[in-house]
Parts: sequence; C-alpha cells; structure tokens
Amino acid sequence: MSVCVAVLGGSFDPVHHGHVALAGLFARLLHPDALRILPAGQPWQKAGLQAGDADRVAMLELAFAQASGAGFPAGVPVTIDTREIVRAAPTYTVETLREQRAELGASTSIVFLMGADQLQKLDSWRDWRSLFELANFGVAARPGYRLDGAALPPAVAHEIAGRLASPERVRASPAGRVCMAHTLAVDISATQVRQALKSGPDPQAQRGAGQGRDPGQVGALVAPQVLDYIQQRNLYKS
Ligand SMILES: Nc1ncnc2c1ncn2[C@@H]1O[C@H](COP(=O)(O)OP(=O)(O)OP(=O)(O)O)[C@@H](O)[C@H]1O
Ligand SMILES: O=C(O)c1ccc[n+]([C@@H]2O[C@H](COP(=O)([O-])O)[C@@H](O)[C@H]2O)c1
Repeated sequence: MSVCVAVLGGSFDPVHHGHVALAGLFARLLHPDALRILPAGQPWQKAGLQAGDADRVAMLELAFAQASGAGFPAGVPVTIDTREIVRAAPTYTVETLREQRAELGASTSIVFLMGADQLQKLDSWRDWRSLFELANFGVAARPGYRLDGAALPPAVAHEIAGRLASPERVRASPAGRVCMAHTLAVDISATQVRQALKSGPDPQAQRGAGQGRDPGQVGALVAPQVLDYIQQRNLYKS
C-alpha cells in the first residue's frame, strides 16, 4: 500500500478546536502514515501575526499532544514541521510542497488539508495550478463558506471538477485529486479567539466556571493547555 502524508498548513495564531477537528476528520478519513502540521512563517495574505513563531509552535505542540483524547485517531504520528518559519521569507505553499515532494518521493500521496475559506481563494495562491501536480487536497466545510462549485471562483471550480475523489482514491494517488469533507461544522476562527482574549474577562476564570456552559468564550474555543499557555505568556492582550 502506498504511503500517505497529510499536511495541515496555517497561521495558527492561535491553534483552536477547528484546526484539530479538521486534522482529526481527515486523519480518520485517510488513515495517513503521518500528519504534518505546518505553521506559516510569513503568511503573505494576512495583515500580520500577533504571536511569535516560538509561541505558535509551542501552542501547536500542546494542542496536538492532547488531541487523541478529543476524537483524534491513535496511531497517526503528528509532527510540527517548522520549515516555513525557518525559511524566513513570504510563505508560498508551492515551495513547501516542492520540497516535500523531493523528500517523500514520487509515489507518496501528499494531501494538503484546508478549510472551505481557502478553497474559495485558491486561485490567489502563488502558482496555484502547479499545486495539483505536487499534492492532493483535502477540503473541509467551514460555517459561512460554501463548498459547491457555484460558490467557488470559476477557475477553481473548473480546475477541481474532474479531480473530485473518495478518500481511498486520494490515499492511493500521489497528487492531483481533491477530497471534500462536507460534515465538518466547527464555527471557530483564530480571529474570534484573539478578539475574545482581547476584550473578554479573564479566560482562566471562565474555564474555572465550567467548560461547555459558555460556548462563546475562549475556554470553548481552544484546548485547556493552550489557554493556560496563552495566560502564562500573556498573549493576545492587545
Ligand atoms: N473552523 C474551521 N473549520 C474548517 N477549517 C478551518 C477552521 N478554522 C481554520 N480552518 C482551516 O485551517 C487552516 C489554517 O487556518 P488559520 O490558521 O488561518 O485559522 P483561521 O481561524 O482561519 O485564522 P484567522 O481567523 O486568523 O484568519 C486553513 O486552511 C483554514 O481554512
Ligand atoms: O501559497 C500561497 O500563495 C498561499 C496563500 C494563502 C495561504 N496559503 C497557505 O494556506 C494555509 C492556510 O493559510 P491561512 O492564511 O489560513 O493561515 C497556510 O499553509 C498558508 O501558507 C498559501
């Protein structure tokens, strides 16, 4: 059976339950041999990052170390791949996938994971059509963003129309196929987390008051260990 490596790229400023759920869903669908979490170094389409690189990586380590207790399948090794931080240049996924293809060989199935918001603007990514020669894509639904062809830029809809495939087919193909997961429905964004931390009451107090009873608050958006870290490091206060 061919080897499959799933890759989840993101700014992770900070990592939240939506990221872990997205990774967990595709880990269950694809049964990859490895899952690489790829924090962007300089996400050129974003206005800027608030937390530093070391803090974002530390929060990812905490979030994914705890993930198995939250429905994440056992037996899928998760690593944090810091190459885009080390690159110290605007982050272009095409560069990263070229490197990963060279490392993993021609027959490995590489599956780059993303939410529907990113598929909706895939045609704005650097050299975006080349991405399909380098990897498959796993795209998950996200509240507020449609996945159907009518909601996508025509060029993206046209590009992916003939590429849609089952998880099994994607797992068996090195590149060029797209697997859609329509069932994810986690209405969380890092923007929302940052805003809640900036404006809300002490998140530690919220958590102590009972997780799950106040789903709009930070304790319901990120892992407790991530929240502790944010608190200890005094992140996202301004
Ligand atoms: N709630 C979610 N459901 C599905 N996919 C998500 C969700 N949150 C993030 N993603 C996906 O995870 C990847 C990394 O996202 P990112 O780190 O930019 O988080 P974000 O919540 O979108 O951040 P921000 O609010 O700062 O824009 C992207 O492909 C994005 O589509
Ligand atoms: O390559 C590009 O031009 C490109 C443009 C926008 C986003 N991406 C990648 O998409 C992933 C999610 O991005 P973001 O902005 O939602 O954190 C992350 O790995 C980014 O590097 C890549």
